[in-house]
Amino acid sequence: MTETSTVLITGASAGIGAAYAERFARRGHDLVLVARNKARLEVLSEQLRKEHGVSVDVLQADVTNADDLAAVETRLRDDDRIGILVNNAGASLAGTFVDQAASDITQLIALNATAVARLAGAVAPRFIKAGSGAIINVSSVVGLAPEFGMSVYGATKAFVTFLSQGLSLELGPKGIYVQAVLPAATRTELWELVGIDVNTLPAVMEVGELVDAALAGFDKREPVTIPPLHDAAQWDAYQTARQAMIPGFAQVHAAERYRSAS
Ligand SMILES: NC(=O)C1=CN([C@@H]2O[C@H](COP(=O)(O)OP(=O)(O)OC[C@H]3O[C@@H](n4cnc5c(N)ncnc54)[C@H](OP(=O)(O)O)[C@@H]3O)[C@@H](O)[C@H]2O)C=CC1
Ligand SMILES: N[C@@H](C=O)C(=O)O
Repeated sequence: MTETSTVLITGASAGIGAAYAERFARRGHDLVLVARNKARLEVLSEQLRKEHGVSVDVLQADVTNADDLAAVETRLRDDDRIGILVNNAGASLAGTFVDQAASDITQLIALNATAVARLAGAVAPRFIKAGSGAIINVSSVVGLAPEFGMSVYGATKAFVTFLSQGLSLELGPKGIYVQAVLPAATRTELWELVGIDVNTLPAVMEVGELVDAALAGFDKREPVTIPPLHDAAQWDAYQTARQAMIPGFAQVHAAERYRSAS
């Protein structure tokens, strides 16, 4: 990864992905923009070329479609100019678990989890060979909070955060920076797509502020960036508590409280 590596962004036609595209263009990076809506990608790419003088390629793809996903993987494997992957494409799901159709659950996992792992997996070997590269995975605070009642969506985001932390440990020593970004409610079309009026939410961050904060975390090379979390010590304490359990997991016998009377 260099100061001017090309950045491939999934879900760049709207919301957080479009804001990443604008911010990276402003920093002078060439771009590859991926999403399903080609017309929107063309409008954005034309604007970014004009305003920032960068080169922008449009790659129309539905990352839940096997052939389209393979095409994005091929681009990530073969295009040596790409030094940063932003795994951002994602969606939410309306309703509670029992209301959600099996096909919608399958589709959400394909988009929010499978595509993220597949695209990271496609680019990682080339980054390892180069000894540099960055992967930004857009997760969510919902993945930390089953209490929010968004079980499948939250589970996909817990997957993304876990995957990012694991890849950071595995790939960090090989020169690759992996960042998980955990926004909370952010003003994008995602809410309308699941039938929620974003203006009814108690607190909503503007998308530009979210992405600027995420990039501040990127510049500091934070493994996990949580823009809405004001008290960073809370995340550190959470990690410390989790890590404190690890040495205790290797046991021959079950804990006292599980020993049956029989
Ligand atoms: N907004 C929020 O409150 C929060 C969002 N997030 C996460 O941020 C990420 C971006 O969401 P946000 O910007 O809010 O949502 P938007 O709905 O505004 O944008 C989603 C983007 O993903 C693309 N996309 C959706 N499905 C596919 C697909 N099958 N294949 C390729 N691209 C696809 C859309 O483009 P197109 O339709 O053209 O394909 C669009 O560019 C998501 O991962 C989301 O979970 C996390 C926390 C909070
Ligand atoms: N995308 C939002 C919920 O649907 C979030 O992650 O907060």
